[in-house]
Amino acid sequence: MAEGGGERLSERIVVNGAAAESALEVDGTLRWRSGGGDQCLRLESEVLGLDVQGTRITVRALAEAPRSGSICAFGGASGERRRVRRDYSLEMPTEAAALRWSARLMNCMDSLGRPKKLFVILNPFAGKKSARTIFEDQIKPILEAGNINYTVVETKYQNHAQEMTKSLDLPKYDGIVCVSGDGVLVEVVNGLLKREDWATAIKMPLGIIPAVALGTGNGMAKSLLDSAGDMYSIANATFAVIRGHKRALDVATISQKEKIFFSVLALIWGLAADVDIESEKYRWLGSARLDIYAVLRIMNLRKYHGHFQFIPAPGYENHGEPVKRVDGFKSNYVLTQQEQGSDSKFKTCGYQGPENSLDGLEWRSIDGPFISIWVNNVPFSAENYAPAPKAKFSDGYLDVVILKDCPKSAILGMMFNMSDGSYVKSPYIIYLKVKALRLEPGKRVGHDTKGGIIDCDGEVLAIGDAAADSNVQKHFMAYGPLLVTVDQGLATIFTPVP
Ligand SMILES: Nc1ncnc2c1ncn2[C@@H]1O[C@H](COP(=O)(O)OP(=O)(O)OP(=O)(O)O)[C@@H](O)[C@H]1O
Repeated sequence: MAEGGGERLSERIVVNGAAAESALEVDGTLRWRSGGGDQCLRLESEVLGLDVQGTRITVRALAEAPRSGSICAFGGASGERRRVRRDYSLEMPTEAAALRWSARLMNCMDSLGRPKKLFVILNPFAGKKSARTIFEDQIKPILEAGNINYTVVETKYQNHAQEMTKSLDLPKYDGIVCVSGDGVLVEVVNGLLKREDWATAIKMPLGIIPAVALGTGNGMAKSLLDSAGDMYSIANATFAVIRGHKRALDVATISQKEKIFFSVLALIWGLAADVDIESEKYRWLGSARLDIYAVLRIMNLRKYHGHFQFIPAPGYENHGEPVKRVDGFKSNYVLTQQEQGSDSKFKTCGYQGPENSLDGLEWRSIDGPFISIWVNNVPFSAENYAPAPKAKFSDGYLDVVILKDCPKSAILGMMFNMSDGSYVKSPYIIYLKVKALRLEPGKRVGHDTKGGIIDCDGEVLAIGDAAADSNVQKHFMAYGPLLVTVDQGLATIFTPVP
């Protein structure tokens, strides 16, 4: 809470041209009564910054707009908080009064601990290549109204954000903000965790501002905004960064032999991955591409052989069958001396996965064929998709949604209940919270050569259909067993607050 000290101040002043009885509370809340009735501006949750010139104080705000009762496009729920950019001009009776009020407002602002200097990574190709325009027209004016000092750098190629983050002089900044889809945020997390000083680096607050208002990606921005009752908007996401509230965020480590990848959103295999990746060629359809391609895929439904093993969270111990041990996997993958010493390509530094051992914990298993397995760290995967409505940002568990046998008509029905996550009530859905999991993806049922796609945080991690994929060598992992563990609250992210 803001704290300006002293007594409540009151004056008869002129607010936006109208005479008003006004008061400035100790916490910086501004109240005034004029012809329009009683009004109020809360410094902590609505004010970006201020200017003082003589007897005039200009308060730059993102004021809360009345909550609409209507349903917004893409499931934007009624009653979500909207904000509008407005300036309030306070004409004080004397310069002494202006000094008293501005000192109070400044003290309150300083006590909020907001970030002062941000490193902004902008993906010019995000969404419909509109990130640059969105930054100039919508984000920059808010950052400047908030007196935020920032350095903005555009990504030039894939993994550029990861490279920049690996060598960034972190103490110079109070946060790293991605103006992008989810992909750049994931690169930043991977970059921080590959540094030698990863343990302190990963505590750097991260921000995500969607580069498109109605995009297909941006599950993290939607999850954060939704958790606070905020409407999914660029203004709200930008203000969440400026206000400087933070929350801890679980990080999942996906390991396969010597390879590790860090995820903060979701790992998917089967129907959802096929839809996400194969529909890329229909990007010109905008966000409708997912729904349209999903219908095509459901009508021509694929199933995959495979095995899924997991350590259940408390309360989920009754799912699946018990397994004695997990062969071929170290429960906590750490490179052995021999691997590190004998082959330089395995030489690595940085975070190697959670330290808490899984030894002795009971593994359970569910065997395929599967239609889809969806492992989630946060509730939303996109603005209008909530695959894991029970997911929490830092509970130390991953929410897994498994679909095995299911009539096509029931899957189509679930699509209508994706935006609020109520599809998980379907009797065909297995919903689990797990501490760790092992996925062994197999071939497509009825096809000896074709496998599926392992999609992690929107990118292809592995693909099991060599004939159809000329890039198969380029994928980071092989289409084979993966171990996924989770480190509770390892990362820190700027978040809106209710
Ligand atoms: N300048 C660039 N050129 C090519 N690829 C890039 C560039 N900048 C970032 N990328 C890559 O593009 C991928 C997608 O980035 P991002 O999520 O920001 O965009 P997006 O268009 O919103 O994607 P999606 O809708 O799939 O989430 C990331 O994995 C990133 O590595």
